[in-house]
Amino acid sequence: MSPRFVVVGPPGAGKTTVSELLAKQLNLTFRDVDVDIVETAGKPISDIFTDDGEPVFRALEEEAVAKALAEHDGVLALGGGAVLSAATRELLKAHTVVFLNVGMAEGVRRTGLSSARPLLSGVNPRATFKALLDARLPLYREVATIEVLTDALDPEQVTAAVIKGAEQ
Ligand SMILES: Nc1ncnc2c1ncn2[C@@H]1O[C@H](COP(=O)(O)OP(=O)(O)O)[C@@H](O)[C@H]1O
Ligand SMILES: O=C(O)C1=C[C@@H](OP(=O)(O)O)[C@@H](O)[C@H](O)C1
Ligand SMILES: [Mg+2]
Repeated sequence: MSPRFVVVGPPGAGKTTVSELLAKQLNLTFRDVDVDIVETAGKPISDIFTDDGEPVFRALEEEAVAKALAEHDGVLALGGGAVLSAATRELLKAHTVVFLNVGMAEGVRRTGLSSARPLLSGVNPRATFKALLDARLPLYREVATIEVLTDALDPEQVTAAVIKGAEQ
């Protein structure tokens, strides 16, 4: 069993939203690794970061991604930092990977209202977001087979662009 699409990209790129739409449109099932991690840990992601620290979250994430890649056959959304793991990037080489990209201004705008992302809840979310993009863009591109820049598109348009990209 193997996911038809694995969706990566920075926070606010729309991975969760678009993966769900894509699954509906193609009559596939949808799964989000962040949800799996919350279930396994028995607490929200923000509490995992606060109580246990980022390294513990990343270890849980690496394990949850490997499990979901082996079990899921629909659309699989990863968390924005999943590609930081070299082991995860290696596993992703065997898959169709959609990179949803978003620029700093729009990414900060989309994530600004939520306190659910502990990495972006500091004093300067713009600087944090920029540093995160600089560090991760090469990693997203290393694993991606399809890239869509989402800044000027609504979720339905992004979904259509992914389907078109997959046909080529
Ligand atoms: N293409 C888009 N245009 C405008 N808002 C979007 C778009 N994609 C997602 N959003 C909004 O941005 C926020 C983050 O989306 P989400 O799917 O959780 O992103 P991710 O899983 O990549 O962090 C949500 O409020 C969502 O409704
Ligand atoms: O970018 C990151 O490191 C993270 C992104 C989040 O997922 P989304 O990208 O779906 O917001 C979530 O996994 C966690 O807060 C860490
Ligand atoms: Mg998400």
